Amino acid sequence: MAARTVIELDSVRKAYGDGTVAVEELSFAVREHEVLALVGPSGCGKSTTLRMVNRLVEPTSGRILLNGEDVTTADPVALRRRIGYVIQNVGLFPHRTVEANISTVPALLGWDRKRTRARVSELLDLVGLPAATYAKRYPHELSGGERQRIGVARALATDPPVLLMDEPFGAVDPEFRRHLQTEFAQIQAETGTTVILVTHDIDEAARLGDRIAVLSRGGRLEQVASPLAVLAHPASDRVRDFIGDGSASRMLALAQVQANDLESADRIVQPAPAPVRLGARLTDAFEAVAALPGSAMGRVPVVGESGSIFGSLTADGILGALRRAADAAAADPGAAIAQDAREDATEDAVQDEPGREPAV
Ligand SMILES: Nc1ncnc2c1ncn2[C@@H]1O[C@H](COP(=O)(O)OP(=O)(O)OP(=O)(O)O)[C@@H](O)[C@H]1O
Repeated sequence: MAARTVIELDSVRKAYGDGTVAVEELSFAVREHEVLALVGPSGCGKSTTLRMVNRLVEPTSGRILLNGEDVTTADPVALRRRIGYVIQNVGLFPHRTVEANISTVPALLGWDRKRTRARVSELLDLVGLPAATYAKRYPHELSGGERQRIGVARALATDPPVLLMDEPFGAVDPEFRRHLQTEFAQIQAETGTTVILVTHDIDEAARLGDRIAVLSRGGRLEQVASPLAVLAHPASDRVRDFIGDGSASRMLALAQVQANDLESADRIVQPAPAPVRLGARLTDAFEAVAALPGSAMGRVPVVGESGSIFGSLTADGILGALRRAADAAAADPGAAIAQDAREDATEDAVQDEPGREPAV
């Protein structure tokens, strides 16, 4: 059964007051529990698109549906309480502690102190910042990366079904960025939140996105598909230009060693080299093959979970695996834009807009 559509943009256009057309005839759907990475060059309308979903920007025409309900007719404040929003510079309230920042929306909803405190503690654990150390700190007493994590914790405080993230890891250095991305992927898998992630970084999109939507200037949708499909089969020259070099190594990181990529274990030269695991990323398999001594004749053993040998893999096998993965991604019907079943909104979670003092 096709996944339920949570957010749908239908022929959305945004022309700003000065005549700049930021988004033109944009249509795509986001499915429940997925991370849709919205990518494209600077100025192509990513932030505008995101901000139209929570009505920080009003579309000029077209419809945006959240669980089948037209957001342009919804009360913007109530809407923003149902949608988490994380931005690059986080927008934490500087004069409030971490605990008070995370409690902003629960307080607006009248949660009692015990429930709020328990939730704050749970969220701080989730983002790896223990309450005992961090709850009473102020934003200026945190590193940039820690502030970013508190921004994520705050956006998740009331478990909103939808999270909009605009370059959430943009302000941190590459190494820590990678760490935050891994952490975010774990949190998202745990919470199942439906996410639109804006990034100009194709690697971040490939790593975190279940699907990638590529925009070009003027907010035109060039392609929406799985990361492998976008990398292996860019739909246009604009997508190809945006991706740039390095598609093969990115694809190696996304695809995995499968049983049908293997040859017989009989051909492994003894003593057998260190094995690769079935299901390992092709990058790891490639590195293992590249590091083989000449005596191994370019062949690594492949083992299952239990350590038993399934077969052997060569550089040709890896290439075949890459082709197989690319073809499968291109043929995946799930790569098409979902237009199916819209169900009524049932969520009662709310989320306020970070960076603005709540109207109490
Ligand atoms: N308030 C505004 N008034 C007029 N033009 C605007 C306004 N906000 C954005 N724009 C223009 O709309 C276009 C899209 O901007 P937007 O911020 O959505 O792009 P983006 O893809 O998020 O860019 P970046 O990756 O650089 O953040 C740009 O040409 C920008 O100059």
